[in-house]
Amino acid sequence: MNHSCTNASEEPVWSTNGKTDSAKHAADFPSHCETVHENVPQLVVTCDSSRIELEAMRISGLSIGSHPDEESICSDSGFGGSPASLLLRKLSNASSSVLSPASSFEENEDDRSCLDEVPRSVTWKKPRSTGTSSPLSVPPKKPQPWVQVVGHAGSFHAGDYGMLLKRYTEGEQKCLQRLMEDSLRPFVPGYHGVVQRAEQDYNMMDDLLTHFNSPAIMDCKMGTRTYLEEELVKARERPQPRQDMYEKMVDVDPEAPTAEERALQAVLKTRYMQWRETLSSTTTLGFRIEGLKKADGVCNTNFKRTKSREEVMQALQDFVGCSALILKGYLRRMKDLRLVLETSIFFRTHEVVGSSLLFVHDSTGKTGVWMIDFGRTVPLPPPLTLDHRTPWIEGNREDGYLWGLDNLIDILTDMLHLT
Ligand SMILES: Nc1ncnc2c1ncn2[C@@H]1O[C@H](COP(=O)(O)OP(=O)(O)OP(=O)(O)O)[C@@H](O)[C@H]1O
Ligand SMILES: O=P(O)(O)O[C@@H]1[C@H](O)[C@H](O)[C@@H](OP(=O)(O)O)[C@H](OP(=O)(O)O)[C@H]1O
Repeated sequence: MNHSCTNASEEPVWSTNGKTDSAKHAADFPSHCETVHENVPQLVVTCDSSRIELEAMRISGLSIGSHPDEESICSDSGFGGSPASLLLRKLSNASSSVLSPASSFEENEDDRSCLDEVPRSVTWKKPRSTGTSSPLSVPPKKPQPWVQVVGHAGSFHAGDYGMLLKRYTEGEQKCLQRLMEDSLRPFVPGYHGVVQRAEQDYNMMDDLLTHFNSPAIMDCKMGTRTYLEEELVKARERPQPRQDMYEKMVDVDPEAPTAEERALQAVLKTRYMQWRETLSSTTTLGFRIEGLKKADGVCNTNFKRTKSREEVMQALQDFVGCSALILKGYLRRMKDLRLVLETSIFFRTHEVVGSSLLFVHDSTGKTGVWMIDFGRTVPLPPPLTLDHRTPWIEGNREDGYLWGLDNLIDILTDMLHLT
């Protein structure tokens, strides 16, 4: 018999806009431990905690190996409750850079985090718009620090109740909303609408780390192209050379800039992105490892030059630690994802650029893979659709996402044969 699912004393302060508000609904999960899905099987909560966990994992895509985690999702955890303080702590010696003037987020000094551990906080206010619920929102037994592997530092707040706040962009909100109605829903963090905190809007989504213990995490940026076609057009019409990107470029390869770029001491963002693509495995394999954190806490974001199949395989080997169990879990999930991607309406009708697959596993053998980061995912003008495998030529909008996933699956399959 599990404990009651209620935890009323720790409920955050919510003010709703009076509409049906699933952000509010999400906050109620710890009390009700119940969530309804239109497109995926419903999570039926009883007091049988093991059943709840397995059901939630089945729906949300967690796979478990031979050492099932005994932690109950629906438990009285004493979870959270700490005051809202966001402490970003740099945990690795990975290269960092000065914030570019052109960057979207001014408050960051270090724009590329290696890995931050963020204690949870409770006071979210003003859910503004509706989202939907997800089984991953049910809290775990004890609070786990949220860890950011790569991406813009300062864009995230980790919250209680298994929620993560990411600095709001309309484009990402639209994608997350559409994804909640798409067959891809089990492969993306559940989306719960917009909340405001210290005058800043955030998209609220499931924290995918919630149900792991000391997880190993890896971020792989998918696709053969990491900038949008529209950015290329803009760069031609209104070129805005960036000094910060020039500096990042010469840090890695002093010979990389052209004579003109050297004279300017600046490069266009699209040029920088293309250079990053060819330096890494993006162009040749259709994905690249952005960063990873192993279960022992070791963090590595030094993959800018990880390019060949062998180098990528070595890095993946280091991440999974030669565990056949973990490899099998990841492969199963990626093959499931591929099947769904091949039929998803959302995927067919969007250019998916700069999006990552987040791999998470822990020592219990639990694994999960989710699509994250839809900040650069845009709808295509109808009736255009993509197969995500055809090579890109400017104008066809292809992004190579599925080709990259094919390659990633092949590599992991080879690794499994070698174990
Ligand atoms: N839903 C989530 N659950 C847990 N961790 C997440 C989630 N979303 C993002 N993260 C963490 O934050 C990191 C950055 O995420 P994301 O790619 O969305 O940020 P970004 O700032 O938009 O990145 P980019 O620099 O590529 O634009 C990921 O590598 C992962 O560690
Ligand atoms: O990994 P690096 O070499 O540090 O380069 C960054 C990376 O390509 C990010 O994906 C990109 O953010 P977007 O995907 O949001 O464009 C960012 O652009 P930015 O500096 O304009 O934020 C780049 O600086």
